[in-house]
Amino acid sequence: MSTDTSPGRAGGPRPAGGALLGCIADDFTGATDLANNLARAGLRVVQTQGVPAGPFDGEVDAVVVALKTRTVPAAEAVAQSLQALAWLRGLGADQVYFKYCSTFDSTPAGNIGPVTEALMDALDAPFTIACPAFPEAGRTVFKGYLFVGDVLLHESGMRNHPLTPMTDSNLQRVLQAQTRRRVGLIDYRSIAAGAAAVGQRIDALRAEGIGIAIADATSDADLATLGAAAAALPLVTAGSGLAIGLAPQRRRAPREGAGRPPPPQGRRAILSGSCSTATVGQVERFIAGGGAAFRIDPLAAAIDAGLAAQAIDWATAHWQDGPVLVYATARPDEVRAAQERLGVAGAAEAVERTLAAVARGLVERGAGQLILAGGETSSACVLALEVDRMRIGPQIAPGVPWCHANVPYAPQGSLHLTLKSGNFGGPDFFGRAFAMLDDTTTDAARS
Ligand SMILES: Nc1ncnc2c1ncn2[C@@H]1O[C@H](COP(=O)(O)OP(=O)(O)O)[C@@H](O)[C@H]1O
Ligand SMILES: O=C(O)[C@@H](O)C(=O)COP(=O)(O)O
Repeated sequence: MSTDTSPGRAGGPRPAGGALLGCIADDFTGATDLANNLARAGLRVVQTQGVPAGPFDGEVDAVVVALKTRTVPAAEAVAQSLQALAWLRGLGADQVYFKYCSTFDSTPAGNIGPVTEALMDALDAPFTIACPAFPEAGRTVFKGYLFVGDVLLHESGMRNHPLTPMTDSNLQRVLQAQTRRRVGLIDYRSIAAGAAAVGQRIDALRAEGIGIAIADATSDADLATLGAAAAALPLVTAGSGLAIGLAPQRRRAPREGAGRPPPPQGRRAILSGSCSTATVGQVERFIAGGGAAFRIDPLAAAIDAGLAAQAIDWATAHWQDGPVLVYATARPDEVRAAQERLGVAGAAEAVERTLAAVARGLVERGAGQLILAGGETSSACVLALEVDRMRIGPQIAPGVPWCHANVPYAPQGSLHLTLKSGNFGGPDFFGRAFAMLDDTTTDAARS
């Protein structure tokens, strides 16, 4: 799969075939997740970290702007999203895709509701859909209830999320608490009856004064129906799954084959601040397998400005033997203990600041292959790395691609990195991810 991120002439990316899908993602892992699904569905995608300062160019069908707005105050999330929207419209976006988490990560204060509302106002869009379903990754919506794997959202590990604990699986209720617009439902019966029936349902909901409708989807076929019905909406809001159904509606050029990432260079490191169930398992597996690991204690991170330097020295002393892991990942009781001492935001800030400094230090010292685990964590690290654009490479697991970025200050000038969402990837994700890069080298040597 390929995405074009080539910097170049003034004037911005040129929409292929005259239509541009403008995407705004509320965190960085979510952005690569969306870019990955759009690219797999055959669209040419550019991903930028925030609104770029300078011009760039490329034949593209979609631009994904990655923001770190999931847990900031709602007013700030709205302001940043509107700035991204203005930039995307300036590029010629004819449809906007607001990407949030497939587990609908938010609180009664936002930010899914306030950002959706602000985008609707700015686009003069009377109606939009909300659908976090991503069946390939186990996220399905039925009768407006979100399932994670075989359990309801509030029974999944998300109930213990450090920043956005999800304790209600009824998305109509969750979203209604965050917005003044009335929230309705497009349920599985309309979806099963096809795109025309969904269109009729949308008309009926609008006539009732509904502004936003949660949409059921339990399969990629449902997403295809929804994508067809939503093709003419100026705004859609969703997890990355809807891209699977929407992209075929927008594809103008023939599908491109998967691009091979350049051969990997530099040392291997994993930085993990995710405390989600899947990441906890991945970290435990890595350590149990004898992997070298350095734990960041949030309490130490909050008071010891030298902790990042200590972790960097430790990592560079160990990485000749294999990938090194620097992690704050912890089980819910440990997270709660840290939060009781530092506050929720205080613990998060201490960990994110430290891991971001470690990321920067390791790349400056020769890390060329980096796994970042956790949405907030990845966002903080990528900002510290000053990576402004990424090419999306092959998929490691659903929702998680390898990416490649130019990094002028890195000894090898560029970096392979993957931004792993907390609950994505199998237990051996770390080993599998690096093995894929080894395969790239082997393939390149063969050809
Ligand atoms: N041991 C810990 N105690 C408290 N908070 C932590 C701990 N480790 C990580 N965190 C914070 O928890 C949050 C995890 O969020 P994130 O990185 O988005 O992971 P995920 O993708 O799993 O949601 C981050 O803000 C991180 O700094
Ligand atoms: O939609 C998803 O699940 C992901 O793209 C995502 O946004 C996950 O967020 P984190 O779990 O915070 O990494």
